[in-house]
Amino acid sequence: MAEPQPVISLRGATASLGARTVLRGLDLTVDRGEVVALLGSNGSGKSTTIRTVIGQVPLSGGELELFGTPFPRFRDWRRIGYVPQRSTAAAGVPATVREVVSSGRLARTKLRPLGRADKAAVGRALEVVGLTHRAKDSVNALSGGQHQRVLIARALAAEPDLLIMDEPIAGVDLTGQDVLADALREQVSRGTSVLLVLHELGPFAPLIDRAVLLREGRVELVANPDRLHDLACHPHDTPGAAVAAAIQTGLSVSETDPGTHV
Ligand SMILES: Nc1ncnc2c1ncn2[C@@H]1O[C@H](COP(=O)(O)OP(=O)(O)OP(=O)(O)O)[C@@H](O)[C@H]1O
Repeated sequence: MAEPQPVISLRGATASLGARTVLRGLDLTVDRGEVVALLGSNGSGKSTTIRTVIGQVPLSGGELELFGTPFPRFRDWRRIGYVPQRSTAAAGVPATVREVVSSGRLARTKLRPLGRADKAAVGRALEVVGLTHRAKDSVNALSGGQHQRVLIARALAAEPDLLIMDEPIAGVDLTGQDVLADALREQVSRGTSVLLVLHELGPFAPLIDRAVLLREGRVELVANPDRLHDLACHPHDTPGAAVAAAIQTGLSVSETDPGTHV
């Protein structure tokens, strides 16, 4: 049987922000059911990569396919859930936690009132991020980490086939990180593919199939699960020490050890 198409296929991607070339020939594939972490130092191009995939930043060169469809022809956006880099769920608009999470169903309901399946999906999303008890509260009354959970629940409520998250655990305390890792595990067990930007693998480490380390808009290193495991367990085994540090911290290899060549 033929392998299913990758959910994301980015080949030779180049992209600029203003006058600055940010992606410089980047290749990235996420296969169906895979969890891929994008790592790299500040400014290495992680967010730009993600924003390219969701069409917020146009490619100046290279090719992008989503679910096997060339990007210009892709329309099936309801299959993709996106959690942007840390932002508030409220933006000054008074809305309850349930209302914001329910908005994640809009692409599916096409503005019709929520049906039973929609409400169940919203309830499940609230439950997996541990916010059921806050459902009726205004999002303005939440902490930053709780906002982050609301945004993740909103993406989960859409029951996406592909979940894209930019630093989902930034500013979330350790307990909250564990809750989110459990939420992700649950989602992955349902077959969802995931691309996420992380600065540290933290509690997500066991869920990651591949870690892709970016540097200056290119892929510097791809680590598979075995290598990730070895590097995490034996970070001082040379020659992987600098790479392990990079994977654990998200810094680029040259920053952790200028002498290391990968
Ligand atoms: N609007 C913009 N105009 C010009 N350059 C930009 C703009 N936004 C970002 N950049 C630059 O693009 C580069 C890549 O930024 P990007 O946000 O993709 O990095 P990142 O790896 O996600 O970083 P971080 O870890 O800090 O979130 C950086 O050098 C940044 O300064």
